[in-house]
Formats: sequence, C-alpha cells, structure tokens
Amino acid sequence: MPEKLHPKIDNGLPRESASFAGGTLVCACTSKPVKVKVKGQIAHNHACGCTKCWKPDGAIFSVVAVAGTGDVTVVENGDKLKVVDPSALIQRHACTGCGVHMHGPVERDHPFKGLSFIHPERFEEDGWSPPGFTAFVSSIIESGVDPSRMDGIRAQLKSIGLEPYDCLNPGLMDYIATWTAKKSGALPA
Ligand SMILES: N[C@@H](CCC(=O)N[C@@H](CS)C(=O)NCC(=O)O)C(=O)O
Ligand SMILES: [Zn+2]
Ligand SMILES: [Zn+2]
Repeated sequence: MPEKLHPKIDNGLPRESASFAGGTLVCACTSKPVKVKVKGQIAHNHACGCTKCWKPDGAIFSVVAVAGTGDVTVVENGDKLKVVDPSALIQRHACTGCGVHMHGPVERDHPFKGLSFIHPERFEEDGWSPPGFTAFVSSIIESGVDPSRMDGIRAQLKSIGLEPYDCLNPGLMDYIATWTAKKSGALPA
C-alpha cells in the first residue's frame, strides 16, 4: 500500500501551464474566506516534511513554494489572519477560521528576505509550477511517522521524481551558504 504523502502528489504531479500568470489563494472557510492574490508564476515549489508548514488533513507532507513578497497581496478577509509564531523566520499567516496558512513572508536579514512562502494547492487556478523535490524528509518523524516507514517513503518520493533531502535541495543550500559566506567575508561580496 503506498503512503498518502499529499493529495497533489499521490496521483501524478500537477501540470504547469506557460500561460499561468498568477492567481488567487483561497482558504478553506465556507463563509468569508481569506483571499490572497499572487502575481506571476511561483518558484522553488517543493514538498516539505517539517512540522511547521501547513498540511491538508491526512497528508504527511506540505506542498510549499515562494513568490516575491511584493507580488503577494491579501485582498479579502485579511482580518482573519494571525501569525502562527512571531519568532519564526517565516511569518506564517494562518486563517483563524480554518487553520490554512495563507502567506508567510520572510522579513528578517536572511537569504530568503523578500520572499513569501505560499501553498499553491490553495490557488483557485491550475497551471502553477509543480513541486520539484522534497525537503525536511526526516522531520516527518517529529510529526509521529514511525522511522521504520522512512525507507519506503523515500523510495516513493524518488519514484514520483521528488528527490528527498533532509534539509533543502543542494541549489538552495548552496545559495544560503553563499549568502552567509559573503556576509562573513569568507567570500568576496
Ligand atoms: N525539524 C524541524 C524543522 C523546521 C524547519 O527548519 N523548517 C524549515 C522548512 S519550512 C524552515 O525553513 N523553517 C523556518 C521557519 O519555520 O520559520 C521541524 O520539523 O519542526
Ligand atoms: Zn479560513
Ligand atoms: Zn516546512
């Protein structure tokens, strides 16, 4: 029996459309849903196994991507949003009605400053760029997944083309390390 990883990856990955120019994220409330507009295509979409990212019921992983914070605008019922953990790097704004995380800007001095984390499955529209890898895989144990399931879960992720990593993928890890080295002076700025 395959594991239920996430509804958007268990039955084939979503298809990207070249004409996708952004869309509207909608929370799960049946009344007065929060709506957030995102301009342009999303970047670095991936599955994430960490305990902090929002997951739909029954999913082991979240699906999360980034957009420029300047391209993300709350357009309806923003009064329902509350930051989950104000001390976290990612300021995850969750709907107090349904719990869905609607946007998560990074405002602190960090290589991801100026980006906002969003969950593309909440787009009303299709065509967003599909996930390309899996991050923080070992962290699913922190949510209660028995370690004996890990080999199978990693194999399943590989079979769908979402290479599993226990932190971020090499491209993003190198980007973060380069930023840090430039800041410390280990590399020229
Ligand atoms: N093992 C930890 C990892 C948490 C973590 O570092 N999450 C990553 C991926 S979303 C991150 O960038 N977190 C920053 C934040 O939560 O603000 C957990 O599962 O809670
Ligand atoms: Zn809601
Ligand atoms: Zn995460």
